[in-house]
Amino acid sequence: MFPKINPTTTQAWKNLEDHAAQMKEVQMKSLFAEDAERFQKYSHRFQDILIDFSKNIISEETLKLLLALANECKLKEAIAAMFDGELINETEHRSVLHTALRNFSSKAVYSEGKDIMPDVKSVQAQMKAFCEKIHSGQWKGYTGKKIKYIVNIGIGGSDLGPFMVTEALKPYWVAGIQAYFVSNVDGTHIAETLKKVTPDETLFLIASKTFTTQETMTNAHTAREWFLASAKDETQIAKHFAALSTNEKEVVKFGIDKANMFQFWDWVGGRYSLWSAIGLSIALTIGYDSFEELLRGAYSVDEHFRSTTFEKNIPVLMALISLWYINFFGVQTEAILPYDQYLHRFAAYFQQGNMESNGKSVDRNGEEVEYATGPIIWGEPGTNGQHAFYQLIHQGTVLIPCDFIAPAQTHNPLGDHHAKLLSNFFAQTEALMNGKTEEEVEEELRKSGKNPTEIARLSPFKIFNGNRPTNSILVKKITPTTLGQLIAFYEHKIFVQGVVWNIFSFDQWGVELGKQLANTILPELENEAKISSHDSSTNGLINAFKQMR
Ligand SMILES: O=P(O)(O)OC[C@H]1O[C@@H](O)[C@H](O)[C@@H](O)[C@@H]1O
Repeated sequence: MFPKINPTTTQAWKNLEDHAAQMKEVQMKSLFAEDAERFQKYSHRFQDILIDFSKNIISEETLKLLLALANECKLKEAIAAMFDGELINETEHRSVLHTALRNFSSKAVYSEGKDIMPDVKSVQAQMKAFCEKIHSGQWKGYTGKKIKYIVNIGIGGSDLGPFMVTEALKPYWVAGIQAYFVSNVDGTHIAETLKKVTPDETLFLIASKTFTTQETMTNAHTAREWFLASAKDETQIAKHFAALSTNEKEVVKFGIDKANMFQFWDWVGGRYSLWSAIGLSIALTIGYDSFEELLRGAYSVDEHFRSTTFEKNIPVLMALISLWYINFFGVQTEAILPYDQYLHRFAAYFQQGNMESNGKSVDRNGEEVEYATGPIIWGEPGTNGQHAFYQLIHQGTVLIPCDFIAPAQTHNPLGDHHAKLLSNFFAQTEALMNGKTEEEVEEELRKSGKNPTEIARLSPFKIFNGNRPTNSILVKKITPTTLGQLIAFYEHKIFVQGVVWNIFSFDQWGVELGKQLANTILPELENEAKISSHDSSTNGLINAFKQMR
């Protein structure tokens, strides 16, 4: 196991603190003015993806020190430990091997002494055969019709990844298939979905690693009742329900045929599970071959991550540059801004990926951390965000490093839409970096005919300080391959940060307390009795709810 190092005790951390004091005085635009090669030096190409880090408040010295920090924190050893199946998820005593799900080498991968690749390949073969049956129409519903609707019932990692990917890859959808995703325990979600589908043409995928998650089980039972209200025959459930899970016992208990169970394993974290059987909704929606391309894309990044020197290692650089702001500039939040409507769930997906992984305040030694860890992640597709929250990114009091992502080629070449979209993409990062000086503002106001009093009054509001960092990620086209690559970049970024912060990125104890309390409260809502067992606010709210309902 790699050592558990408090990053603040490293020499590199101390050097970075000193260096940050100097860099806080530096203007990015001066860095560009001083170095005509800056773009070439700080941008990296990975197949059809270009990542430009040059619009960051970093110098060669910054990168040197950040890389030294990674080395002092034993990142190399940590990467090897993950890929080698060591039990790096210590609090759950598990390996972290989502990379095995996209391992296209012929090499074995071991977890707790067992080569897991035969099981991985066998479930993939099962998924492929199932997709073929559904798509060819060989698989028939209870009235003899072919399956037209896929309804994935899952939440968190069993929803966000498949939903994000199927939306991102809409141009690849198999003709005749329509996918829906139900996650929320709010009955509205399933009710509205069931209005759009027919019982004899729908396949429900009950996606749950544990198969005990309240929301998913509640929705699954509702779907089952809805289905039986039409089919009126429990033996027909086998034609319309499949389970994606690690928990065979619970799947069988629910009444799903073992033959319709697609298995995955404890060493796949929920938020890293789209590559596993949880991806069945993806494979059914875009076809198994496209699903495999997605996996292959991620595999190519895994190889890059494992073998490329840190100086040129894209996820390592993404992680370290982000960490630079979080730990040395006091940054608390990052935005992910895809200029691609199909990627409209990308930020939401990595909200879970990042915040559930690195939203921790206890280190791997069980000590409270004395430095910042995971940032708040959020974002919306461009240009919608521009007309909503970019005001704060440009002129607010908080520094928000942003990732701008755009495809060079669109799937929908309509008139000049794409040129307009991309002109905004380029303009935003330029504006965030350069800002607008007082002189420029005054000159502009003069030209627009304002008098000196008006100029003096208005100019403070129109100044942009600039120097706001961005990464630009330009992708030739969003395809299964490039999407797989993008996702893997972000996954490994999260891993690198977790290593440097010396936290366990693959558990999620922080989601348990609320679930426990909800289980206590649920029976209290079953009758009209006045509740007094909580604090006065919780009691007051529950009692008011009972009166209002
Ligand atoms: O797949 P399951 O077991 O139903 O879990 C769904 C989600 O449940 C949440 O409680 C976890 O925080 C997530 O990580 C997980 O993805």
